[in-house]
Amino acid sequence: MITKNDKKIKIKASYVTKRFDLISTKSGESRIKKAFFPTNKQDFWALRNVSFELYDGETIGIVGLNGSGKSTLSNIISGQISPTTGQVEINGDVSIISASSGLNGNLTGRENIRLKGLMSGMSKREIEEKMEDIIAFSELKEFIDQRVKTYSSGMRAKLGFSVMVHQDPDIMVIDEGLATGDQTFVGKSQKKMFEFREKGKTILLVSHSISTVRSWSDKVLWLHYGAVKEYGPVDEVLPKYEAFIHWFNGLDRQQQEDYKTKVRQEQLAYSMEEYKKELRRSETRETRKGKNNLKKFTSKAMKKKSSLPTKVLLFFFGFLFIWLVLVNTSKATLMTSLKNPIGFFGNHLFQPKQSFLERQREQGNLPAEPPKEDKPQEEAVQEEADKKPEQNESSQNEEEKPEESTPRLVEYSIQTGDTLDAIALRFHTSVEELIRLNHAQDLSVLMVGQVIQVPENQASEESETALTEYTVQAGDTLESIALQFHTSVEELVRLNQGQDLSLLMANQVIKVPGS
Ligand SMILES: Nc1ncnc2c1ncn2[C@@H]1O[C@H](COP(=O)(O)OP(=O)(O)OP(=O)(O)O)[C@@H](O)[C@H]1O
Repeated sequence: MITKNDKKIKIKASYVTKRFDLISTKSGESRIKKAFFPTNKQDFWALRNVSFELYDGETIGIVGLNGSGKSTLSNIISGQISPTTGQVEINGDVSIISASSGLNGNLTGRENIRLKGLMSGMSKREIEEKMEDIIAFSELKEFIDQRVKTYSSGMRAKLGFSVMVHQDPDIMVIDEGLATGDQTFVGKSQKKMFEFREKGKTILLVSHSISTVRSWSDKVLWLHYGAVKEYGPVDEVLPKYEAFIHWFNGLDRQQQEDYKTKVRQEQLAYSMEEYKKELRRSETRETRKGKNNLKKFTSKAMKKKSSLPTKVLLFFFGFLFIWLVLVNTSKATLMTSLKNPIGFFGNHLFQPKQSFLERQREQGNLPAEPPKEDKPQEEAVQEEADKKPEQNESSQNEEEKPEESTPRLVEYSIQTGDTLDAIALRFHTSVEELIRLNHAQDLSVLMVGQVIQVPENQASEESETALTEYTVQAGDTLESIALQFHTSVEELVRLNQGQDLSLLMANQVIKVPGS
């Protein structure tokens, strides 16, 4: 909890900015064109480096000309929008009453009471218990079951204020919400607000009325085109603001417009560079934690929202990068991955993490992996000792076996329909042997065109294997033919690539191995 001289800080705004995009497009342009090619897109700084602290039980009046950022700040404090940079620390629940926001126009007054109550954490029972009091305070009577969009701004303010006072939040933000009610309601609301102040609630009051601000506020924050012009006790700041308003109102219309254009230009010229300079100047006043925060704010400030075309480009390059990484790690070629992109991504993105080799080891088709070289020797020895006795025996037997001679190898390019079993059969070897010979490759997914090593002697034998023709008999199945010719179904399919063997016809002539 932030405290200062035993008083609790309720709101601490530090170096807050709010940037909006001003997009001006030529009329008549299509929406797609506007999204991709917004002409004259400009940053607009509705708030520029705003800082202030507000303590328990204080009321702050926020004043400034139209467009100076008062509502933007109250919306940030009530959590309706987030700041672009800087931070707002809040200790307690916040409720906002605003003439322009916070109520749903399509719901009735009663439904809005329920909605706002639920949103502020009240239970349904609590809301129903308070319902009649809220309606009575609002003076809306027979209008309470009408849709809020049919209400006048004064009626909306009455409803919003009634809900808020019955929610009893710690911090109340009132954005022009009181000035719009009629005189009796304003009097009643003011009385209620004074009661809240007495109870130690913190109140932010956005108002154009100098007299309201004077009678209510302890402090005044004067915002001038997004920046803090003055902040301090009401007696110090309000006379200065009053003098400014007096001066401004004394200008003729053209002079007022010229003045507004000038300050607006200053606001438009504000930039992150300017913000960073201001933070650098503030650094000396900050604690170590504060200095770290300043660094965070500046780095966040550098992150600009990317436009739609930039997002599309980023997505494209990201996708391309992932593709190339997968091609590189899978040993497939770019061409093979392009030929069947869906299969390629399906196989590589959605395959279980376990590799084919691991699966084969787990199923007992391959011997257990030898202990890794980088493992400490004692650890490896201990692991070996922990294994089942049979396993030890078998590994002992394996050790005793003379080293297998490595056959001479030739390269084989994977064909459509090839499986590991079919290749093993074709080259008179085993799946395990193929895996061993190609240990650097992941054979879990075979890609057409992928080159693997096969035993040469077997390969040459294979190439010499004579094929004969066989006429399919009634009742023949692929399995029975494979059995008859000591081969496999896969091999038959491969040998008869031009034919569809899914449906065998009597008298169909197919190729089979052997003489
Ligand atoms: N969503 C938005 N996009 C672009 N600009 C915005 C947006 N919201 C507010 N602004 C601009 O930010 C500036 C500050 O607006 P804000 O409503 O906070 O001022 P204000 O001091 O409350 O004004 P008023 O006294 O008229 O209520 C204005 O120039 C406004 O046009």
